[in-house]
Amino acid sequence: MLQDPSQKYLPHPPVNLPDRQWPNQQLTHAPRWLSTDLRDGNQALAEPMDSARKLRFWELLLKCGFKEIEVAFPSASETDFQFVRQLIEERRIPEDVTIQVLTQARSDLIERTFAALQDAHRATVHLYNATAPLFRRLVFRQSKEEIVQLAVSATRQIRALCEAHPQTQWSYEYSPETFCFTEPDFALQICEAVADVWEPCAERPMIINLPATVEVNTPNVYADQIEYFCRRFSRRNAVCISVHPHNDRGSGVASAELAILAGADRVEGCLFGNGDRTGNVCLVTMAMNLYSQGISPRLDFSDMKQVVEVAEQCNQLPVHPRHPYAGKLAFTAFSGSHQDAIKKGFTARQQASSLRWEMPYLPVDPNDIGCSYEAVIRVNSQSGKSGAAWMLEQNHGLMLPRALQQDFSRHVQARTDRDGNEMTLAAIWQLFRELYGPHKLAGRQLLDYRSESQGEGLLSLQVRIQMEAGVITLQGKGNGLLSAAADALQSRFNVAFAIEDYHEHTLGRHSESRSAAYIRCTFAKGESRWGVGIDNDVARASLQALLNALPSDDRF
Ligand SMILES: CC(=O)SCCNC(=O)CCNC(=O)[C@H](O)C(C)(C)COP(=O)(O)OP(=O)(O)OC[C@H]1O[C@@H](n2cnc3c(N)ncnc32)[C@H](O)[C@@H]1OP(=O)(O)O
Ligand SMILES: CC(C)C(=O)C(=O)O
Repeated sequence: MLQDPSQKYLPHPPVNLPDRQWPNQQLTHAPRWLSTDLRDGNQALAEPMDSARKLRFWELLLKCGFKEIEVAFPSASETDFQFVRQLIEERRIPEDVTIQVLTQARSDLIERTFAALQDAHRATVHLYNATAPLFRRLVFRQSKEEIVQLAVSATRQIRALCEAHPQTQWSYEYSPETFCFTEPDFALQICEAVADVWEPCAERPMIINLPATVEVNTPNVYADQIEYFCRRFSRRNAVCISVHPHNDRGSGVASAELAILAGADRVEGCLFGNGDRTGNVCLVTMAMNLYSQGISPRLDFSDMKQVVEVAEQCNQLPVHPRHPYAGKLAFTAFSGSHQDAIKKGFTARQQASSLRWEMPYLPVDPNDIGCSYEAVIRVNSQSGKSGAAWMLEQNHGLMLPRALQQDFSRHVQARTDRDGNEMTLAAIWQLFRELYGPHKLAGRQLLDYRSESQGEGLLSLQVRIQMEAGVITLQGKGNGLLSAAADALQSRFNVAFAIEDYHEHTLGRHSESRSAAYIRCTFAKGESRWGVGIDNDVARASLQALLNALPSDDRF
């Protein structure tokens, strides 16, 4: 890279709009959407879609609720041409959906475009030509007047062809390609000239699309350009203003959002931001951004996994794991403080009466887009006590007392530090069972017990335990079940310990549900150990938890 890039690169000039209004506006409703996955997205693929892939994508777009879909550049290839024919001849276009196709301002290509659209019920013909100084000079080698003339005569031809085919409801879109680095007054001039030919009205709808063909500035400059255009365009009320941001600087979504604030009515883009170079604006992100603010996007992404799967298959490109709302890691927290906050958020949500989503770190409810909570928390060496505790709660119904969470977390941390990788649910559960012993891993298995009241608050207890060496029977007395069991164990093994902590809860909500009991014992020299028991009977769960809290060494 250059020490001084100023010799090589010049900033693109901003627009002079000191009384800009857009910063005071708010997003209140969804714009009109146009998916250009099958055109702009498609033209950027190493292997453009064949008709089977195009058809699959088309079905997906319909399912997501798109009402305007740019389906092809029919004069570009036989595949594109035939795809448009297939949609029309096989009557695959729903009544309320408009297909759109793109053409250059070249007479033969326009003819071919209309041949593709023969007998369409409704269609938008989209014409583009580049208008920026660099393109006028380098690509077209034409003056401003010639560039205007190119657009005007193509529009004239398109209008004539539309009028010659009145069986189709036509709409016309004009794009001064490279709008974002065209002189604002020249963009106005050419659009005025084109609109003068088309004469937009209710019967002859028109869309003026103002593309950021290559994103060359900050989104506020694009917003200024859009507002500047909207305020000065003489037929503003007769046309729909559309935007078509690309993502070269990584701010395609911001550009589109600010452009709406600045007066745009419609957004063209692709799912997951596919498109030339760094892509078109991502319509999934834009729609979900609105949704997360309580605004219906009028698009349906309730089955996000399927949307990802179809887009990946058709584009033959992966969706990034951190893609907003859709990536595999979009709702995943590995870090301890995030996990702690999310866990508290979910606990509060269970107790809340309101529907309102108030969840630390998660802008939307993964459930709304068909995702489970499974991936929300994953555990590695960056995780804290809440991570493993959440996974045990979600998957095994165990609600560990705080001190046990802390105790277990130390062991998990040691394991993840040692191995340096993520701990799966299975590995966490295995470690938990090894340490605290619920279920079959217990070294001492309670077989049965019998308790009897001795009067004056005293209880006698007999327990039978399966030890590794065989079955033993113990007797003890105490003012409760656990103290009687502690008495039985202490007198048999001659080891002193105290029960410091006891918690229990039911697993599940049914009458036949099981109980989980958690017990912490302290031994000489401050040694402290937890045991966990799970059983249909809460007393058995507690006795087993006590047995599991005892160390497996020669003291026992
Ligand atoms: C920003 C965008 O996404 S615009 C859409 C771009 N999409 C595509 O290009 C995909 C489909 N394109 C194609 O299949 C081909 O480019 C075709 C069929 C349209 C044209 O192919 P070709 O006739 O070989 O021309 P080519 O692709 O080289 O286009 C460049 C020529 O078109 C001219 N041209 C470029 N854009 C336009 C336009 N909008 N209107 C009129 N002429 C144009 C160029 O000045 C150049 O002319 P020259 O050869 O006289 O110098
Ligand atoms: C044809 C136009 C709208 C385009 O794709 C672009 O400018 O990116």
